[in-house]
Amino acid sequence: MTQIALHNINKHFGAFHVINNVSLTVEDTEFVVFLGQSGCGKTTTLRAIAGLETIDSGEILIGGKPVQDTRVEERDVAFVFQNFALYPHLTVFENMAFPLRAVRTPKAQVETTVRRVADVLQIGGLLNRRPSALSGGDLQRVAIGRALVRNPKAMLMDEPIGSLDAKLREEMRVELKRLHVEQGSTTIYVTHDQIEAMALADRIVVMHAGVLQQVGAPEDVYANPVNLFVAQFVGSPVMNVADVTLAEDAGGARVTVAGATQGFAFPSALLGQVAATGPANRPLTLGVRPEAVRLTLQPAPGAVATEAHIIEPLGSHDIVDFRIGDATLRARTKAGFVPGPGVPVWVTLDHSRAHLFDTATGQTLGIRL
Ligand SMILES: Nc1ncnc2c1ncn2[C@@H]1O[C@H](COP(=O)(O)OP(=O)(O)OP(=O)(O)O)[C@@H](O)[C@H]1O
Repeated sequence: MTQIALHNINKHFGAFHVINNVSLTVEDTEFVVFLGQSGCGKTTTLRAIAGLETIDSGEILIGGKPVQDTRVEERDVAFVFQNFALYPHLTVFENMAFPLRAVRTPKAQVETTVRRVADVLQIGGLLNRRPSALSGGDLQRVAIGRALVRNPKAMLMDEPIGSLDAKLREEMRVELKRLHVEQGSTTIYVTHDQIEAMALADRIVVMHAGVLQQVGAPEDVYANPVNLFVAQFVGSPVMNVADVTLAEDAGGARVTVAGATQGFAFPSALLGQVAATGPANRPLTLGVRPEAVRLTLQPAPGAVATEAHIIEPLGSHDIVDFRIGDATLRARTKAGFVPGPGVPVWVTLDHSRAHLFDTATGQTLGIRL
C-alpha cells in the first residue's frame, strides 16, 4: 500500500514562497495530476516528494512513513522527467536494466523483469537498439520502462510527454492511462496541459502561486470550479466570464452583462440565493461554458440579441464568438449551425450550468439553479 501524504508543507526560495502550506493525500493506486501555470510550484512539490528538494516545514509521508528527512534512495519512488536522459552508448535493454544492475539484481531476474516491462510498454522488439535509432515516443517508453523496472512504490512524472508533438502526445496519453490501469502504481503527474490532466487524472490538483486551489475528480473540477482561476484554467475553450449586474425584473431575475442593454432572464430564486451569500449589489462575475450557451437564429423568449462575429469550424462542432455589451462570449454549436459572420443570433444560457463569482475575491457563490 503506497499512500503519499503531504501535511502543511512549505518551501521558500529566498523570499519567494514557492510551496504555500500544501496538504494533500494521494491514495494507494491513485493517479493524481498537478495542474497549473508555469512557475506555480508543481515541479518543486514533486521534487520535494522525491527527495530532490528539501522543505522548510511540514511532513511528507510515503506509505505512512515520514520521509522528509530521508535521502532520495530511501524513498523508493521512481521519476520520469520531460528531458529524460538515456545512455546513448547502451541498448534499450541495457538502459532499462541499469537501475536493476545498480542494486546488484541477479542476472536472470534482470532479464525477466526487463522483458516483462518491455512487453507491457510494447517495446519488446526494440531491446537491441540504441536510443539514436528510436522515435520520440519510443524513447519516452524506454524512459518510463527504466523507471518501472524497480517496481517502485510510486511513480512521479514531470511533464513526461511535454516534448513530443501533439499527435504523439495524444497516443502516449492513452498508453500512460493503460499502463496505470495495468500496473496500478500510485502516480503523481505534473503538467500545465489541462486536456492531459482531464484525460489522465483520477483527481486533479489545481495549483496557483504555490497554493492548492481545488482538488477533485476532473468532471467535478470542470463542472464546479471553486474560483475564477480554476474556472478559466480548466476547460477548452475556456469558460466565458463577464462582469454582470443582477436585478429583479417582471417576477424573475435579470442578469445583465456590463455595457449591455438587454439582460438574461433567470429564475427569481437566484435573487434570494445571491442575497443569502452577501450584499446583492456587490460586483459579480458570470461564468458559463460555451456548451451551456445556446444560440438560435430566430428571436426566442428571454434571449439576448446580437450577431455572430468569428466562427471557428472544428469538424465535430463550431465555436461561435459574439459580443454582448463589453464582453466577448463564445458558444459551442453544431457544425455549420451559424451560416457566417455577421448573422443575427439570439443567446440564452443554461441556468443550471451558469456560475456566479464574487468579482472582488474570485470565489464562487456556489449557486445552483
Ligand atoms: N532552485 C531554485 N532557486 C530559486 N528559484 C527557483 C528554484 N527552482 C525553482 N524556482 C522558482 O520557483 C518557481 C516555481 O518553480 P516550479 O518549477 O516548481 O514551477 P512549475 O509550476 O513546475 O513550473 P514549470 O512548469 O515551469 O516547471 C519558479 O518561479 C521558479 O523560477
